[in-house]
Amino acid sequence: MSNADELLRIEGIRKTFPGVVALDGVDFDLRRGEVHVLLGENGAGKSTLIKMLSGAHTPDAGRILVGGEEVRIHGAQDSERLGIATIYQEFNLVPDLTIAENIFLGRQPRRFGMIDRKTMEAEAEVLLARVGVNVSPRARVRELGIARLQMVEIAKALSLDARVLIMDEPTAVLTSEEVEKLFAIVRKLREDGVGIVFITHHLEEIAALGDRVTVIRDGKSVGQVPAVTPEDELVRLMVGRSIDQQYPRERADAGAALLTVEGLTRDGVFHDVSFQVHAGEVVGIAGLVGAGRTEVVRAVFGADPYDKGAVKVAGAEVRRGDVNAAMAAGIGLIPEDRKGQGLVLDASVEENLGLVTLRSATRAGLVDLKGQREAAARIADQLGVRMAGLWQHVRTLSGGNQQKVVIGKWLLADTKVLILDEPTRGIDVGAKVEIYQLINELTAAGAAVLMISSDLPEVLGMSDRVLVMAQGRIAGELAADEATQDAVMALAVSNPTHQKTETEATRGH
Ligand SMILES: Nc1ncnc2c1ncn2[C@@H]1O[C@H](COP(=O)(O)OP(=O)(O)OP(=O)(O)O)[C@@H](O)[C@H]1O
Repeated sequence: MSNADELLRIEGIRKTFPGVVALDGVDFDLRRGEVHVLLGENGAGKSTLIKMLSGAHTPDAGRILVGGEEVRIHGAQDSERLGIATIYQEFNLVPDLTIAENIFLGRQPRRFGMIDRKTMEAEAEVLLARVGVNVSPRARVRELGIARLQMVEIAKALSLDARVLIMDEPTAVLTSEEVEKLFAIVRKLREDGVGIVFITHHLEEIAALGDRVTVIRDGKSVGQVPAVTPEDELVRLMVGRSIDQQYPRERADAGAALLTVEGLTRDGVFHDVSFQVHAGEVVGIAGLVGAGRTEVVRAVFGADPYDKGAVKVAGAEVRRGDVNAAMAAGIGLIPEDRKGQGLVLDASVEENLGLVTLRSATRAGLVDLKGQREAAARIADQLGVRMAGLWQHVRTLSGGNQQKVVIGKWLLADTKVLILDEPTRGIDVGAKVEIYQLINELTAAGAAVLMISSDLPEVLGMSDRVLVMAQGRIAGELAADEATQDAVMALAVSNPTHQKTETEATRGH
């Protein structure tokens, strides 16, 4: 490599927040035409590091060099001027503006003092074609799905002629097909000489896309290795120990049916959904995005209404559309959208962990604060929540640690039927195993667990039985030993309106 290939260099960067050393001497460098993966546990400091480059934070110590020159990045404009574009998980787009307006926000081409829409839209169209998005530049951003929003962000970065593109967990919210599309575009950008910083918790993406990996642990860079490094070695670098078993499901004895869902129908959304989950059992629900999985479990939890059917816990019918009734019956839901539905961001870790238990405790007329604190401390420790203390506001936790708090909250609550919707999205590999172990403990204690996940290996690895949904219906059910990726996918793309014949046909193969 010649020096001319070096786009970016970071030396000994340090950053502290009250009570937390987020970065404690990180070194990193990025070359032209490479995908450099940043790998680390939840709270290791990945987001903080990239915020030094986007100008959202300034370092306390250390140096940043761009093209060999030391620079100071004090805000988004500095970053933009240096050719650095960052795509966060929460996109930075204005929903009510068009795609073209978003791409050229604040720097629209002008003609005779007026915004030149024609030129702007024509240029946007070229950029959209480069990222493979076939949609009008006049479409409003509000109308786009997540994958397309991401592509608009990339198009915007291209329009700024970014030489450094930073992507913070871009695949966390994408379907596998969308991931492939994203990879194709990232590879094309790499060929064009762009340097890409890529954060992911999906280890299999590293070899598929990456060139080099920098591993960060506790705010320090602990190693730089080629992307072809075996996964177990990456894990060892990242968590400081090896993980023998990625899916440590220990089957419990299945008891009586705890959750019974009968003919649940919400017109136009899901139809005639029936299944049971027994005490001690983990039932997975697989399916493509849009198959109606989240809608069904929200209805079971009382968060959404339904038109027909019944939900029963231990044989007793639960009032429909009533979350309090569902919770009183012992149903808990860890939602997919955890920030929106699962957390009070300006409350402490302890308060958030106590939210569910507090409710039952105060109903009895008494709050056991000491017990609550001890329980909170125990679960936070078990899940490895990285925080300055139980008093820390959840808003300032890393993304993955916020997830752990929501999950911990429900694990602390005394739920008979726990529903998890995408439980490990954004969670590092070490913490995933801890969550699986807690699921084992729950089922050993007689709880019933219903788990939605788009991560097929996770569904297959942790479920005793797998239900597959397609087009709002249950397309089929597979026992753990017959549930393979192929069998699940065949059902997921089937047309369950003709359920019997289709299911039998696909199973026969
Ligand atoms: N504004 C802030 N105030 C206090 N602490 C903060 C703030 N921002 C980040 N931190 C702390 O800095 C540490 C590093 O967080 P960071 O978000 O960089 O982790 P991460 O590696 O991106 O994790 P994840 O994989 O969970 O996204 C965490 O302990 C976090 O709580």
